[in-house]
Amino acid sequence: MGEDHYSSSLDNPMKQGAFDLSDEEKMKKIAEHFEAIMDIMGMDLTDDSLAGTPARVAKMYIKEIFSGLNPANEPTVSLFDNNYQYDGMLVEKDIELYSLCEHHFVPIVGKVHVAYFAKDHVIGLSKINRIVQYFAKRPQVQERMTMQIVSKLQDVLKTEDVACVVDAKHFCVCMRGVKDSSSTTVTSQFRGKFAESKYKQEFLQHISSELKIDGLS
Ligand SMILES: Nc1nc2c(ncn2[C@@H]2O[C@H](COP(=O)(O)OP(=O)(O)OP(=O)(O)O)[C@@H](O)[C@H]2O)c(=O)[nH]1
Ligand SMILES: [Zn+2]
Repeated sequence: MGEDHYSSSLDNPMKQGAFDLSDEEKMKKIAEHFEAIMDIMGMDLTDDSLAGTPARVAKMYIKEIFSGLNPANEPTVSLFDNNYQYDGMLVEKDIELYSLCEHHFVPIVGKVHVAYFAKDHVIGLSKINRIVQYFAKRPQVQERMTMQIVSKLQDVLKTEDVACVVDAKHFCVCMRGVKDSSSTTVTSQFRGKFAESKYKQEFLQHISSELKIDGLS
């Protein structure tokens, strides 16, 4: 595993030449198309409150909620020598998740819980959140995002011993369609040592108050 585990098959499907346009060119085109959508829906784009919406949406897509599609926005990760040879589990739990589902472009909101065993290096804590945010800021499916987070951490930390649980509400399930506002979706990966029951249990114990399920152990 290690480096080659973070393979391109985990990447979001992108077309050839996806990065040929600059952010500014992309925003200009998105604003034009979004204006057309609003116009088709009969909205009055001369209205003071609506006039800036196409440009606002375009900026939000490229610079904020879909900025993770651009590899240039991948966070730099600070690693530190594990001089103290810390060999316990590190759990970063309750990481806020805001993503969008790639089927409907409506929010996925939830929590991400990550754990790893350090080898030679430890990672700056905030970088775990930044890695989660980077992959969340794409049109996503939860399964792929979970795999991307785990594989990236394995790659960066040069260890197989990484686990991740994502517990999220999909607005395409709750605010439309089947309109089930109580269900949440849980995805998980237990790699390396985490496949062993005692480590999996320890991790799940740390997050059990956040996760209202017992079925993963
Ligand atoms: N596996 C998976 N499915 C997802 C995720 N996010 C949304 N979906 C599902 O993607 C599916 C898309 O199915 P379609 O039948 O093409 O879409 P739809 O007609 O809008 O379906 P309904 O949502 O049932 O109204 C839906 O069942 C969604 O619930 C995700 O992260 N993972
Ligand atoms: Zn959806």
